[in-house]
Amino acid sequence: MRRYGKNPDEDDVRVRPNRKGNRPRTNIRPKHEDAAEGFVLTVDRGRLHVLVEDRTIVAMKARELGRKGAVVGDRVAVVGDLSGAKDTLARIVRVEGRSSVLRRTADDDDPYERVVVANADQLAIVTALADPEPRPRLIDRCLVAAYDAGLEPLLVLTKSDLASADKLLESYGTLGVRHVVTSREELADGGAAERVREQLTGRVTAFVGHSGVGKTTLVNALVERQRATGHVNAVTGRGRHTTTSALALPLPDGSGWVIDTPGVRSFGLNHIDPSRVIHAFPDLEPGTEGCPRACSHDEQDCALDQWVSDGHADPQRLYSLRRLLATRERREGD
Ligand SMILES: Nc1nc2c(ncn2[C@@H]2O[C@H](COP(=O)(O)OP(=O)(O)OP(=O)(O)O)[C@@H](O)[C@H]2O)c(=O)[nH]1
Ligand SMILES: [Zn+2]
Repeated sequence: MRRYGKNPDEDDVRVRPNRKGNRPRTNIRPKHEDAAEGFVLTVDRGRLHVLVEDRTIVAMKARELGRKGAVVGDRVAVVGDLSGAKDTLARIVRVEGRSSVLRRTADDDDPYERVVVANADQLAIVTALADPEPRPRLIDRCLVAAYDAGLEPLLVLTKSDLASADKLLESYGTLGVRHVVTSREELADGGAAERVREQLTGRVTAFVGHSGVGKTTLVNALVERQRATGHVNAVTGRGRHTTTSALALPLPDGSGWVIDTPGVRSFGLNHIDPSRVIHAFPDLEPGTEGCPRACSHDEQDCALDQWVSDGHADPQRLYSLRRLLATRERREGD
């Protein structure tokens, strides 16, 4: 399974808590050599809930971190009281390099870009096939955010007992996005959780979806076993309903992480860089070499039209890319 260790490019060494205290003491020890490694599970009113070995501890950011914050999914170094006992508070002294960052602006009028989840490698976009009606533009915007962040998208289409998935899947066919379709019946017999879990093994998957699509129902089914043993309740017991943070939940048998994010009404895309989105289209990317500087890829001189008419890529792919890039402009109802 994927390791969540630090970025191999970082030169700081892996450190372990020196509990026995039998290491020689010198004055030239690197700073915070005794720090333990932790994994941020959730953030609640400035307090970070961090998994250290098999304990959940509550920590705050050390002042020396400055403005740099830790978010759910971050690998961090923690010092202080690591017992996890009630009312103890540890300190986060370092945030390790991130392999990915999922950002959003709360909406397009929001000038602040927020990192929502660190180190995820997959984005599960949960959409109901009916009740509420699917919002293709919102799906497209989530796809753009995934491509921008370098996360592999996964479409999870719920409530197939209410409406067929055919039409929606048709419009995502050329994008080659993986998908899972679930129904009420399969939720009840465990089939839904099983098929979604197959797509999550060994990965850190952030789940997004707007209110009412059945995301909570699905996430509960996925992590059922942990909830039943109370392991996760220790983390979620506090402030789950007041927090606006994401929440990391382990899949059974350590087979990956589900990161549940609060319901999205919109997915602001102010921060998106088209060149990072195009990176997810390796068949089109080389064709942009002939583009004018800062090409929007939807203009007269865009070299992609020629690239496609020369037969280097499927015109449907260019159409899909342009459709996605166009969702960056906000419209009523986004
Ligand atoms: N018919 C049908 N209903 C479903 C299905 N999955 C979930 N629901 C229902 O849809 C409603 C919303 O489900 P939730 O899991 O609360 O949805 P959510 O996306 O978490 O929404 P918020 O809690 O508002 O963020 C509930 O009444 C569920 O019972 C499904 O596959 N089919
Ligand atoms: Zn172009």
